Amino acid sequence: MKTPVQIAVTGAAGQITYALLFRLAAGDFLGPDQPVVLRLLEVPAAMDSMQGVVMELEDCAFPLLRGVVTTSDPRVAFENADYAFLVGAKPRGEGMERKDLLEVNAQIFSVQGKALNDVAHPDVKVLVVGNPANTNALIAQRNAPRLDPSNFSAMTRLDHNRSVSLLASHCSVPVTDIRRVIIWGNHSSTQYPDIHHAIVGGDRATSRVDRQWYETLFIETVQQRGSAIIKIRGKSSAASAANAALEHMRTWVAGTADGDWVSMVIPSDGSYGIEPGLMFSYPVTIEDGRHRIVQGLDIDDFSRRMLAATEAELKSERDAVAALL
Ligand SMILES: NC(=O)C1=CN([C@@H]2O[C@H](COP(=O)(O)OP(=O)(O)OC[C@H]3O[C@@H](n4cnc5c(N)ncnc54)[C@H](O)[C@@H]3O)[C@@H](O)[C@H]2O)C=CC1
Ligand SMILES: O=C([O-])CC(=O)C(=O)O
Repeated sequence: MKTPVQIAVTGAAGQITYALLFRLAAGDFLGPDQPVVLRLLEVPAAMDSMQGVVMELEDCAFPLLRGVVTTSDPRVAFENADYAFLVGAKPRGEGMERKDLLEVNAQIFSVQGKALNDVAHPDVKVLVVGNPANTNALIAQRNAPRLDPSNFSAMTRLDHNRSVSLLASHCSVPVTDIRRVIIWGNHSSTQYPDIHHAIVGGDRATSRVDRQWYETLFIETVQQRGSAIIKIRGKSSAASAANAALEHMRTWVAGTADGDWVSMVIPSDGSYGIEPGLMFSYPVTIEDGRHRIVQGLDIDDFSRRMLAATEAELKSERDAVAALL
């Protein structure tokens, strides 16, 4: 049996983690021969509720679950962590944009960035889920100078999966026939879901869909999907977010499939003219745990405008939290 890996998860009494923790403990992340220790972080007021989740984890008798640490101290939660799922943050309600959460959530990520810096494993892979995810990830990364910036990421995998699903259903093909969709930029309503390079079966996606449908319905549906779920469910997406978080981390470890890529928010290196250092969603391939931005894609005028809009929003979010960087 392998040595257990240490997986830190924040917001452990929340709705996303309720859908995530049981899958992590069951081996859905790292496979059936990798034992795990879960290191759960909550605010003091939610410790009881988190304890209830721990009781349920115990009651599953998961063979791979070798321990559960519960704490309200980030330095305990992140000690020697190999992976960190930063989920704990306030979700938005109806009528809010994700960036409206910046003021209430930003502080969490500066505290947690410092703690990761001080106590996590030097190769820790960090995924920020809490919104506004890109800018929270930027805050965490800037507060952890000991760690390689490329260890920090934020989640657009849910938007990616939404795009795959919507394109597949529009083209009446299984989701497995869809490859190479892209989410560019911010996990917000300015994100740019791009199908110019996508493949449906063996065809270019652009030859299978009507341009009007793509430019209006497709893009807006993906951009607004989070809001649509809040409106109809009364709460933000949880199980689909947990699934995307698990897939994001799993792909980061296992690598991308041959000929395909995934969307991931990572520090910009200037690719596609985006300001270096911004946490920006790019198409990436992954090998040996390292992500690489897909290079050489043609960007037409329409795409250029969409990239510029989402980059401008990220710059303004960054400027709003300058004091924490
Ligand atoms: N990036 C993405 O695609 C998505 C992001 N989200 C975001 O994920 C976040 C969590 O969503 P839910 O689970 O639905 O919220 P929730 O309110 O059900 O759970 C959040 C939990 O985080 C805890 N928490 C707050 N501050 C904390 C801190 N400093 N340390 C540890 N725990 C802390 C709360 O006590 C609560 O139990 C929200 O910001 C939401 O907007 C949600 C869906 C998708
Ligand atoms: O929309 C929200 O606030 C939750 C979220 O990030 C999503 O579902 O994509």
